[in-house]
Amino acid sequence: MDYVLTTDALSKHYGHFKALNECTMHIPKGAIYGFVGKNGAGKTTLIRLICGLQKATAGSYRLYGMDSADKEIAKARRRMGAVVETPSLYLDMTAEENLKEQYRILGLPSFEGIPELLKLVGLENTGKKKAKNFSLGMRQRLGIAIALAGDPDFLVLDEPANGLDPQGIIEMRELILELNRKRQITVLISSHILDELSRLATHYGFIDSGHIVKEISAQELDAACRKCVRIEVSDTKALSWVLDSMKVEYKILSDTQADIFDKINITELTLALATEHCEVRSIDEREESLESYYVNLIGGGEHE
Ligand SMILES: Nc1ncnc2c1ncn2[C@@H]1O[C@H](COP(=O)(O)OP(=O)(O)OP(=O)(O)O)[C@@H](O)[C@H]1O
Repeated sequence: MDYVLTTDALSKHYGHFKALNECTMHIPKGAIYGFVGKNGAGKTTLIRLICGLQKATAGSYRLYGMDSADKEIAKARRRMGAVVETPSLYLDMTAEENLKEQYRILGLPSFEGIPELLKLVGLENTGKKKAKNFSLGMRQRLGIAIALAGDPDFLVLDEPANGLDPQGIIEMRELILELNRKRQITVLISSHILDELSRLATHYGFIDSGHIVKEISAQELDAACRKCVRIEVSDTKALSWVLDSMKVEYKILSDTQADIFDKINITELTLALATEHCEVRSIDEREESLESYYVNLIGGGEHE
């Protein structure tokens, strides 16, 4: 697989405290990578390291195949745009002026791309309004426009939906999907809003105490979170026999419990089991959400 970013045992220590502890992650090209973890798990620290805002204590990363120790790493970073924590905007300037300023900083030869960029993030009609009078959602979108100024193909967003109202969240989601699908931009999003993330992410990395606990694709996660019916019976051997004859997919969990993955007619199943002298004790519909997957993986405790 082609990766935009891989980290290898990347660590950041503050004295004895390990904010990032041998963090190893892999972001495939074209992915929307959901970076999930509790408050203080190390998400922003990792983002700051890869953006070159802080130096790692140990470990390394590769960005577009270039090693972090390479003198030319800044060149690879030009292919990356980021909004870390709150977007840094000039509050006394309009959206257009903010973008012009960024174009100047990047040394871009003309302002030609600015109207298209403003349209892309839905700020084309903000005219003379200054950024200080923007809503939080508008500020976030302007932050993204600024991050997109150098035409990067990797976008890093630290909690982009934080504090947004439902409409702002929808607009942010649509923008991220458009950037990913239409412009083939790989996106790394750190987020606490698991339900929102599950509408976007193609891959997930779960981080806890500075360490990646699990990386999984959305497809694998869907399979792990499959909807099923959990059935408790007096004898799963008889259940197996009946389900086989009904050509139904299932998994035996114990002598008395099984998960059934296909849609089944409960009455038909109960009657068939009765003829095998097998008693049905309970039937439960289950669907593991991203949230319960996360809680099982990382444990409960304090998280938003
Ligand atoms: N300059 C610093 N000195 C000491 N500790 C720090 C410093 N910066 C961050 N930390 C600690 O490192 C840990 C990881 O912080 P980080 O901001 O990366 O977490 P996070 O996963 O982004 O959390 P959140 O979702 O709350 O932003 C936290 O416990 C934080 O207090």
